[in-house]
Amino acid sequence: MKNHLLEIDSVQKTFDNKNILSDVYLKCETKDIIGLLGRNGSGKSTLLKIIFGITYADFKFVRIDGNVKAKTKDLLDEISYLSQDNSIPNVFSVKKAIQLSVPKERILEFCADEIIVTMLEKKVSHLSGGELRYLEIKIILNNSSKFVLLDEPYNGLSPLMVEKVNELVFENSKTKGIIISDHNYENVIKVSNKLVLLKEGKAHHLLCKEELVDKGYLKEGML
Ligand SMILES: Nc1ncnc2c1ncn2[C@@H]1O[C@H](COP(=O)(O)OP(=O)(O)OP(=O)(O)O)[C@@H](O)[C@H]1O
Repeated sequence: MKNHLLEIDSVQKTFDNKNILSDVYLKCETKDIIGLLGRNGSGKSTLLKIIFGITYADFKFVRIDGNVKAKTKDLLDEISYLSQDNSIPNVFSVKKAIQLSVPKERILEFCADEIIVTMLEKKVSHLSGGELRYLEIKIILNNSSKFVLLDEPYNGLSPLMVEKVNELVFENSKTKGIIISDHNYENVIKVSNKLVLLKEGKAHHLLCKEELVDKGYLKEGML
């Protein structure tokens, strides 16, 4: 299987004359699980939305395998994005949501999952917050895109569900590059193989998790 490379370069973003991102560079290859960390308001969601193309940047370059992708529509087949909000319409049954999102030949395998099995007869509107998050994550990781951006995937998940999500992320990283942003830093550190800290508009590419303390994101003893 061919490996792919996503590069985001020179990202500049201001909101109301305030610099949110300045000259951010990020690189994600197939098999990367990049943990994107940063304090509240540091610009993590903004950066993910800019990469996906749903928030305009004042300036940016997005390249996939060396080819510049100037238009959002050029990225639709290449990058998937899990937003902080529910993305599956509430009117659907779980089965319908799966049928509409998962290729036919993969539905059986998709539904064999011990957590998915328990929700198959339900409506999306009747799922708990954690069940819905799991379904969304599994659907997004199952599509054919080369890169996946996960914004706060652990939100509302119990510890066992977090473990299941980490298994999904790990399994899918064999064929995709994944960027994961969440305040559950312990799990981000656990699942990722690279760490990037957003601080004062800059992306810091960390060599080890201890730099999270050195750079003031965590306090001594929190690791
Ligand atoms: N549409 C907008 N208009 C004005 N300011 C915005 C807008 N979206 C985000 N911001 C500001 O940009 C900054 C970065 O926001 P962003 O949501 O990217 O941060 P974050 O790191 O994801 O934060 P959190 O961890 O709290 O979710 C914040 O100061 C926020 O108030």
